[in-house]
Amino acid sequence: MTESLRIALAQINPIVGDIAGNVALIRAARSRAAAQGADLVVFGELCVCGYPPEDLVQKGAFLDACRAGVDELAADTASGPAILIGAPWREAGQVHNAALLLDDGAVADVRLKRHLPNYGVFDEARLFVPGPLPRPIVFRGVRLGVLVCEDMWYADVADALARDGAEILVVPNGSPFEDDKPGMRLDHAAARVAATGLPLIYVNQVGGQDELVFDGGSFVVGGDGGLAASLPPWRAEIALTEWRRGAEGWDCSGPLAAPCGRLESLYLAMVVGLRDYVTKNRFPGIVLGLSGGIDSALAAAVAVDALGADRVHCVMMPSPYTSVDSLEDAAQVAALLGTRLDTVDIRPAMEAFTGMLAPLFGDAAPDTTEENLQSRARGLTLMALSNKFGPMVLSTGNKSEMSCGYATLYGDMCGGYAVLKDVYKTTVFAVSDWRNHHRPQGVLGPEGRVMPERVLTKPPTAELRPNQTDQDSLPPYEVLDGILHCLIEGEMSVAETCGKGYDEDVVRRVWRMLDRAEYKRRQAPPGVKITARSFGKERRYPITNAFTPR
Ligand SMILES: Nc1ncnc2c1ncn2[C@@H]1O[C@H](COP(=O)(O)OP(=O)(O)OC[C@H]2O[C@@H]([n+]3cccc(C(=O)O)c3)[C@H](O)[C@@H]2O)[C@@H](O)[C@H]1O
Ligand SMILES: Nc1ncnc2c1ncn2[C@@H]1O[C@H](COP(=O)(O)OP(=O)(O)OP(=O)(O)O)[C@@H](O)[C@H]1O
Ligand SMILES: NC(=O)CC[C@H](N)C(=O)O
Repeated sequence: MTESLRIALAQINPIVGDIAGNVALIRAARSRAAAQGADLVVFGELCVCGYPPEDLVQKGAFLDACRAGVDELAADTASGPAILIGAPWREAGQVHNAALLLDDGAVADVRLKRHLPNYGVFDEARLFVPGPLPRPIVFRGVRLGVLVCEDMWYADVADALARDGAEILVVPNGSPFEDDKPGMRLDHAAARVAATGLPLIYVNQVGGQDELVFDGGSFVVGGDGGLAASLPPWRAEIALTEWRRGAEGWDCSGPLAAPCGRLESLYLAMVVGLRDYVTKNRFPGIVLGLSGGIDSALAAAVAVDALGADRVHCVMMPSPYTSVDSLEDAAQVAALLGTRLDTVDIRPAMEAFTGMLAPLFGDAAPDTTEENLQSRARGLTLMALSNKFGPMVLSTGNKSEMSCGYATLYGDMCGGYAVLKDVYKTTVFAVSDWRNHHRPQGVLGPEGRVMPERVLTKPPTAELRPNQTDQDSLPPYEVLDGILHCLIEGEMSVAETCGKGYDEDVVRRVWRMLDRAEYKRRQAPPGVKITARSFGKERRYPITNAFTPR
């Protein structure tokens, strides 16, 4: 009887569609685990093709390439450790999301995901066919109960595996980050362990993929419910765990990583999401408008932490309404971060456009049209720099603004990626203050302050007309964000939102702004998902929408 096992948890950062690159990453991780004496290396869900592959799995050529990658990896296992890995799998003309045991030079066993998530950001029911309740896989005499990600979020799969004699539960995951998600995963894992009495290995991928970011945070929960091993979040890592058969089942020992606080996780989600979007899409760097305000200051800090100061180009674009404070604050942010800062005056563009349009505008009074011309002149300038030198334009709008449509189409909304898109303004303040006092491990930016204190304390303003502040058009951000949270993440009615202590007229006004701005959000750049309900795939409201709440 097998009395001990060494199981490595491989938390790696695959690239969706880069099957050859992912096979190379998997091989490198397996070699490292082999050097530590591993018997088995566990990888994440659909790791061979990267998660989520979306409609790529509808292409036969893609499935063929995945199969070829699996066969190469299987051939490697003629000697050394076995691999448990996720890949799309064709069987009887149907496509499944599968976990494969590669051992002795072959695909030794296959288990099919049973619960296909089809809510929030997930579309798996459209892409895969569910498998039957699985039976354990026998590996070197040990019965492993394999569940694929969502299978762990329900009781039935783990219960069936336990009834069938499973000794250790193993879960490959593609579990995207959101605020509070690590705790939710641990709770589900603990519930499966409590119900079955079996220890559970949870392996998640790390890295950014379009709007999703994966925090890793892989772990082992022992049969007694205690945390037996954990990997650091937000970075690729391989850790070896040692397993011994005891009187009460299998005992595990392994490394325990320091936990990550909430604001640190929110900040690192932005850093990793932006870093991987820029590097996986092969941009040399980013360019952004630095206004002296908090949004562009935080976006610049995240970009420097993600890419390094030499890949971040800041541009101050003053208009006649730009204050001396803004000029000073932008200069100081760039100096603290060590980035290049150029100044491009947009007055000539404003004058050219007002002159060009004067015959058509006649004596029409100035309004937001002229404000938007400024924002568009800035967007046009940044896009020209992107076209000429190749950096991606970083969009700086936050979730409060995107909710209310407080941004200019083809103006400050232009860009390739919106790093604050799912971060409410009140959280922008909290995270900025946090970064001013902490430098997380592994980032490329400086120690100490990244923005002057005044950026955090002055009233937010778009500076598109004299003495303008955001609060002329919007409720105070504490109120606005509280209401938006009720309406978006909470999906509450007007009455329920008012029940949280908000004024009914303000709630109705925010509801209207939120509905009316849907057309803008459909044209907005993608941005990293941070909350439980991000814009995009996760919140599908009609643009043409005549529903009025009672
Ligand atoms: N349902 C619909 N489907 C498709 N298109 C629709 C539409 N409704 C309006 N439109 C179009 O959209 C246009 C209006 O949108 P847009 O041109 O963007 O302009 P608009 O939303 O009217 O104005 C922009 C607002 O954002 C504020 N802003 C701008 C820049 C930065 C900041 C900041 O603080 O960060 C704030 C600014 O003060 C102003 O209140 C209309 O003229 C129309 O062409
Ligand atoms: N004077 C400026 N120079 C450079 N970029 C600017 C300038 N004004 C606005 N922008 C760009 O347009 C975005 C929209 O900012 P705006 O100042 O209108 O309001 P905001 O949402 O409060 O942003 P911020 O807090 O960054 O000022 C800014 O984040 C910045 O990228
Ligand atoms: N890939 C999946 O099955 C993910 C779904 C799961 N509930 C999670 O986010 O962790």
